[in-house]
Amino acid sequence: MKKVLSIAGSDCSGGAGIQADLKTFSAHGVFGMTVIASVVAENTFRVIEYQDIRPDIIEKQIDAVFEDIPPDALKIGMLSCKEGMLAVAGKLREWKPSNVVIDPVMYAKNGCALMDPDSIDTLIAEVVPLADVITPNIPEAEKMAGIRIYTQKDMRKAARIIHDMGCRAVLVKGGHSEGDATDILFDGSEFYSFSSPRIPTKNTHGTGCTYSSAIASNLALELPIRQAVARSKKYVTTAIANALEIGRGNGPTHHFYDLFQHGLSDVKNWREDIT
Ligand SMILES: Nc1ncnc2c1ncn2[C@@H]1O[C@H](COP(=O)(O)OP(=O)(O)OP(=O)(O)O)[C@@H](O)[C@H]1O
Ligand SMILES: Cc1ncc(COP(=O)(O)O)c(N)n1
Repeated sequence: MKKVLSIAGSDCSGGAGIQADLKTFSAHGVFGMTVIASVVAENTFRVIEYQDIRPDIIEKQIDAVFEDIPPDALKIGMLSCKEGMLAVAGKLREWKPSNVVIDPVMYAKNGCALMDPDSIDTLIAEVVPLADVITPNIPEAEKMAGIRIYTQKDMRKAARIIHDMGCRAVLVKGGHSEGDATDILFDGSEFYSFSSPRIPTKNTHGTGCTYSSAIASNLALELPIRQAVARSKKYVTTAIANALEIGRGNGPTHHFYDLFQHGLSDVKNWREDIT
């Protein structure tokens, strides 16, 4: 069985963070492991507070996983501060994992900050170069690239700027735009776009976590990056189409164990374009 690790924050309400990651791993039939970097008191409509795990405890969790069950892929989610970023980056340089997916989480869906804005330089210098795929949403891509994004042309421009920071591929997600939900992948030479019709729902808590965990699972299952993103886009679209009306805010995506048998054919007008 393939093994996949999530290094991220815990969402006690179960829709995002480590909890969404484990549900996604199970749905993909891979063995999920976790390194908790922060404990977040949050729900579908607000973040109350978070406490970061001490950097040496983050490092020891990473050692515990790697010395015993080396993962076939890993994803990094919420790292709120410089100290946590440096701890993770140092350990990854030591253990040299393959198939690293980084979701540079900066805000929760409800707008609450999950990353100290002063850490962005550390994110760019220390964490981004470790990524085989980095998956910023539009506001995150704007912050990292230092440009405003209004069009798909701007998404491509941001992808190029972020690629120059030293990662292998960049996936700028279009969940925060209007019209179709179109994501742009740049692998350093070609752009690929992955698009689905926008689903009219407020229940999108955990979409980014679900997507990056699906990509890590599919890389662990030995798909090349482009195919891993294509299969993961179908997974996240179906998980949004079936999102749960739970809680007072943005309800969570839904993970089916039999999604691949029964769910994916429900995604109408699926498109993948090479541009
Ligand atoms: N309403 C929607 N309908 C269809 N697809 C969507 C919708 N909202 C987001 N997506 C898709 O979900 C995926 C996650 O994108 P999004 O931009 O929402 O990530 P995110 O903001 O990082 O998520 P999160 O806030 O959970 O971290 C992308 O493939 C995006 O295109
Ligand atoms: C621990 C943790 N990690 C990531 C997110 C982002 O997900 P979303 O923007 O969907 O709330 C979150 N809310 N909580």
